[in-house]
Amino acid sequence: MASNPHQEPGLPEIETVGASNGRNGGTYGNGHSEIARVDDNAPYIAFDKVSKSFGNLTVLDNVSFFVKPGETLCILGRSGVGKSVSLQQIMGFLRPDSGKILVAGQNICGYSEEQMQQVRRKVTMVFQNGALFDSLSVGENVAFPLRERRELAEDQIQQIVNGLLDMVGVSGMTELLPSDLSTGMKRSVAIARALSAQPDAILYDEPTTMVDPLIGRLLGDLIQKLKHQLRLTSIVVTHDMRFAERLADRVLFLHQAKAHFFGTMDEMKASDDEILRQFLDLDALVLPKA
Ligand SMILES: Nc1ncnc2c1ncn2[C@@H]1O[C@H](COP(=O)(O)OP(=O)(O)OP(=O)(O)O)[C@@H](O)[C@H]1O
Repeated sequence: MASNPHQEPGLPEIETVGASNGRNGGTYGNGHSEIARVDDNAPYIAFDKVSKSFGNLTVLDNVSFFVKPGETLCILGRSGVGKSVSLQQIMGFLRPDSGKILVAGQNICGYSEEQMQQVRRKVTMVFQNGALFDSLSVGENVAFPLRERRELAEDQIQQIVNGLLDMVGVSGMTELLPSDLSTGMKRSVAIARALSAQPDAILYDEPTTMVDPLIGRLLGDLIQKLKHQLRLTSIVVTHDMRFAERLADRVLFLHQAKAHFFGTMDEMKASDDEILRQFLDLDALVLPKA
């Protein structure tokens, strides 16, 4: 086990004390007032000794980590180490075999599908392929979560959609279909759609995969902007160390089913742990510093 300065996420407190994202209503509408706003410093999402296997394959073994409100956690590790499985468990698409997953102070393990739908209003996920509805225009895709709520008039919806598309840098593309867009644009639209659900937290699965470095940089800028303007809590699964260096308040490095390292990027880079050094040195070889 590498040095793990933040191994203990203070779970007794976060089980009982609700956490909010500390936002002041975001750019529009209210936040999620049903979440107790007791301690803004408590983790918004936490894993407490989570284990997950598929048959004989142990993917996660007693993994603990947390992300605090408004912070960005980057999950790093080699292919197949359980990064996406971690995100899918937060969304309730997969269930842990043991341990606890806390979202806004609530242990969501054992939640019904109906309860998970409530969680998914607070925590949304941006998939690699964007998961946009192919037959709907860009504008209709972004409007979808707003229309589902049945609370807003059409002109309000259009105003929000235009504002969100502008925010993610694809304004003027409202009428296009997803098939008209590049991979980077699809991801930006997917982020706009995720935002229209007014989440507290967004989970990003490999946001820079299959996009060129410039688009990767723009997506990084966007995630930063959302963090600073909306105080969104984020978890970003990435292979891209430079991306993680720009974004991460904390890093989780998964290795052989364990939380091999959990701490700040500076602590990770200063570590003399052999496994971490191999990962960082290999990255430096693949992506030489400019
Ligand atoms: N639903 C599932 N059923 C069975 N095995 C699964 C399932 N989901 C994931 N796995 C396995 O769990 C392991 C971890 O998968 P995961 O997708 O989390 O890896 P990852 O770290 O995100 O990798 P990559 O960086 O390549 O995306 C893999 O061996 C994968 O085949």
